Order: sequence, then C-alpha cells, then structure tokens
Amino acid sequence: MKEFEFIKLLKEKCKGCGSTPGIGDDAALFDNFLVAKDIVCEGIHFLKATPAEHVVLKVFSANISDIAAMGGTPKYVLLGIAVPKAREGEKKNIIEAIKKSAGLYDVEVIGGDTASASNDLFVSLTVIGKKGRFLLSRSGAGKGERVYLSRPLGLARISLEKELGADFDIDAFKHYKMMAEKELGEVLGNVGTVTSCIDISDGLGRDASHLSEESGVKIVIEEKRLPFSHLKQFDVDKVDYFINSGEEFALLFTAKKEHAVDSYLKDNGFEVHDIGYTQKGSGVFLSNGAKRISISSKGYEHK
Ligand SMILES: Nc1ncnc2c1ncn2[C@@H]1O[C@H](COP(=O)(O)OP(=O)(O)O)[C@@H](O)[C@H]1O
Ligand SMILES: Cc1ncc(C[n+]2csc(CCOP(=O)(O)OP(=O)(O)O)c2C)c(N)n1
Ligand SMILES: [Mg+2]
Repeated sequence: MKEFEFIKLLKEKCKGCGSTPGIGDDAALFDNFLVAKDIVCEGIHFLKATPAEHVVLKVFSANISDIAAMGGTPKYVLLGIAVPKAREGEKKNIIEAIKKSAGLYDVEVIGGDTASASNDLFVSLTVIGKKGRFLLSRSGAGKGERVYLSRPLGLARISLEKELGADFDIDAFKHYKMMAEKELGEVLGNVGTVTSCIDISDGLGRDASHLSEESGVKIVIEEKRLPFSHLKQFDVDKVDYFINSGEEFALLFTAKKEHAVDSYLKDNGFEVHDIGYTQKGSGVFLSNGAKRISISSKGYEHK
C-alpha cells in the first residue's frame, strides 16, 4: 500500500474523530491555529553521509511550507529527533542548526521529543501557525481561473541527483536549502482573492493533481508559459525536470484572472508566474499547442 492509498484509508477510518477540518490539506485548523507535521527519514529524504545541519533545515522548510500553503504565519514548533550513535559527533551541530533554522523562519521551539536510534537519523517537526485573514485550502479552485506558481522548478531535483552521484555543476546540498515561501504565504492569506493553494513537495504534476482532485477541476499547464532560463546550463529534459522535481517548497495557487493577483503581488515585491488555467473536468495536463499530456502522476510517492 503506497502513501496516498494509506492516507485515503486512514482518513476514512478516522472520520468522525471530532477534529475539523482534519486529514486532507496542508495543515489542520483549530481555533485560528494551523497545525502541520512532516518527518524526514535517512535513505528516503537524505543520505547517511548528508551532514545533519542540512537535514534540519529541510525539515523546517517542509513544515513552514505547509503553513505558508494555508496562508498562515508559522509561530511555534515541536521537534522530534532520533539520533544514531554514528552521528554522536554531530549533536552540537544539530543544536546549532535547529537554532539557526528557527531564527531564519522566526519560529520558537517550544518542545519535542528526543530518542536514540539504532541506525538511521529521523527528524520531525510539528508546526503551529496563526491563520491568516483567509484560510487557503486545496479545495477552493473554481473553473475558468488562472494557475500561478511562485518560482521556477527543477533545481531541487538536479541538486539531489548531484548528491546521488550525477555530474551537474550545482551545489549537491542545494535541495536542502530550498526555502519555504513564508512571506508570500502570509500575503496570499490576506489578499482575499486567492481561491486555492498547495506547496510543491512531491512535484508539480502530483501536487497540482491534489489541488485538482480536492477542488473538482481540471488543471491545464501551458508549456509555453513555464520559465526555463534557470535550467539553461543543464543538459536535461527541461520540461520533465520542471514538472517532476519535489521538495521545491514553491507555492501553486489559483485566482480569477480579473483579480490580477499577479500584478498585485508584483507591486508588493513578489514576481509569480501565470502558468495555466483551470476548467471543467478532472486531471492535470501539460499543453503544447494542440498536444495535451496527462502529468497527474509526475512526482514523488512514498512506497
Ligand atoms: N500518518 C498520518 N496520519 C494522519 N494524517 C496523515 C498522515 N500522513 C499524512 N496525513 C495527512 O494527509 C494529508 C496529505 O499529506 P501529505 O501529502 O504528506 O501533505 P503535505 O505535503 O502537506 O505534507 C495531510 O492532511 C496530512 O496531515
Ligand atoms: C536520498 C533521497 N532520495 C530521494 C529524495 C527525493 N524525495 C524524497 S521524499 C520526496 C517528496 C517529498 O517528501 P514527502 O515526505 O512526501 O513530503 P510531504 O509531501 O509530506 O511534504 C522527494 C522528492 C531525497 N530527497 N533524498
Ligand atoms: Mg507530509
């Protein structure tokens, strides 16, 4: 049973547990507080050889990103960590990295849990944030809206492949340094015209498909609108790397064209990209002239 089937079954079984709204969005909402949790595991999100300080920043970014995707402001985190013997010498660096990451995102570490681990390092956060004026969800997109992306995608995958041994001229640890869109998320949660939002953790295709499914609309990404200049120096299939790069922590969101959210954001210092539109139907498609291909499953899913 893979990740999304597991979550679907769990959601069915846990229906009626009393929390509103519960499983299904980037964070849950309780009394104007947003709560989210993400874990990173050795061998899955990072390697045995990866310095722990990079791992710590990644787990912060993944969690802060979920609050940004709901239009909120992250405030507090609880940190869970299990450190294996082999990383004993890294413990002081880990503490420094926690302090630095919390400072970068202006959140306070208010608790957590610490354990030893037999072999692998695990780090997890629970993040608590304040709701913005408007709650952004995966389910609010309507048909006939524009689809916006906060920044170009692809470099996280290229740098991950470099860490895994590929010969790219890029920092092998860049994918640990992809920062969450904290400030943009706060702005999006206050404009009032953003209809839905999700962060890019698995990849554009798969994350757009979560938004498409939850909102009940088809999403069409227009290839000619995708910004590719950041991938110029890399000898890769630019479209594939753009739509199939996870752990980017960019935001994908929708709004009606007449609300000109992109111009408003530009006036406020955020240059976002208008990459496509929604329409009646289902699925996520990449269009290039008359050609349309399904990209709903382009991205990462845990086994
Ligand atoms: N083990 C779990 N127990 C309860 N809820 C879960 C679990 N794993 C995932 N979820 C919930 O399922 C939804 C989708 O999870 P995920 O795809 O990991 O979202 P995200 O990319 O925001 O972390 C979220 O609402 C998340 O809280
Ligand atoms: C060693 C290693 N292999 C593969 C990856 C790529 N990778 C691992 S998990 C993941 C997707 C995002 O992780 P997930 O736990 O699903 O985050 P969430 O969607 O819950 O925020 C990606 C792209 C990696 N970072 N490191
Ligand atoms: Mg998650």
